[in-house]
Amino acid sequence: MHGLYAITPTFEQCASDRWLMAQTRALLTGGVRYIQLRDKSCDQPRRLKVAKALRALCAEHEAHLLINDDWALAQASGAHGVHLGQGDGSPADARAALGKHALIGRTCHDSEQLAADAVAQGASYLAFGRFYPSRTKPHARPATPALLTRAKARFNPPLVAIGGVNLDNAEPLIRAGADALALCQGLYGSSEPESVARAFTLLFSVTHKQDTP
Ligand SMILES: Cc1ncc(COP(=O)(O)OP(=O)(O)O)c(N)n1
Ligand SMILES: Cc1ncsc1CCOP(=O)(O)O
Repeated sequence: MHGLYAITPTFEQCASDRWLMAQTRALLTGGVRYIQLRDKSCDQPRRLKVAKALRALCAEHEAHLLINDDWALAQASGAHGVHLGQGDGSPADARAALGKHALIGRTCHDSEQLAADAVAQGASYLAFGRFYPSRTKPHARPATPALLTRAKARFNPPLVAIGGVNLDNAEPLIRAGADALALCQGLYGSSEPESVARAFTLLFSVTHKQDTP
């Protein structure tokens, strides 16, 4: 897993489902590799409908759909995986339900211990952050790029950095060891989503090239 990872705004923050699909299509065209449906509503029929539509859109772009919190919705919609916070059940249970190829992400906040637990439970990637103040999740625990560097040396699964990331502050996270960057506001909040996604793709490749001896 590597590259750009887009997190949808919640349904109440979306202008409409049509807007969500158009914005997601533009992001995928610009090179986003992973989409996470992050909605906190209890509107199960709408959640399933949107998840299936996003799944179809991802298939057109050979991208992956993950569902936040809810592996049952991932299963029902045919998504590629699930992202689990610390209160969302165990990665091992999600793995048993979704199978060995599923992408199962785990929130590790600022903690190597949580990351070690996630690895032991079979997580596919480790998510750290927030790295910068986030309007999407203002009370998320802060983490520093040095944690990414330590985690890179210690753990095998890819590392995802999240929280307040934008084009101006992303480079230190890539240099510190982030394999993927997860953004909500920086991508879905843009009026030029395709161009922003392309600029991130370029940033990844330039930064990796500069770091290769
Ligand atoms: C890629 C990624 N990393 C972290 C989170 C945060 O997940 P969680 O701790 O479950 O918090 P909520 O997103 O549910 O508010 C994430 N969603 N995605
Ligand atoms: C879900 C989540 N978890 C930690 S920060 C965050 C929000 C990410 O959104 P943004 O990129 O808008 O800060």
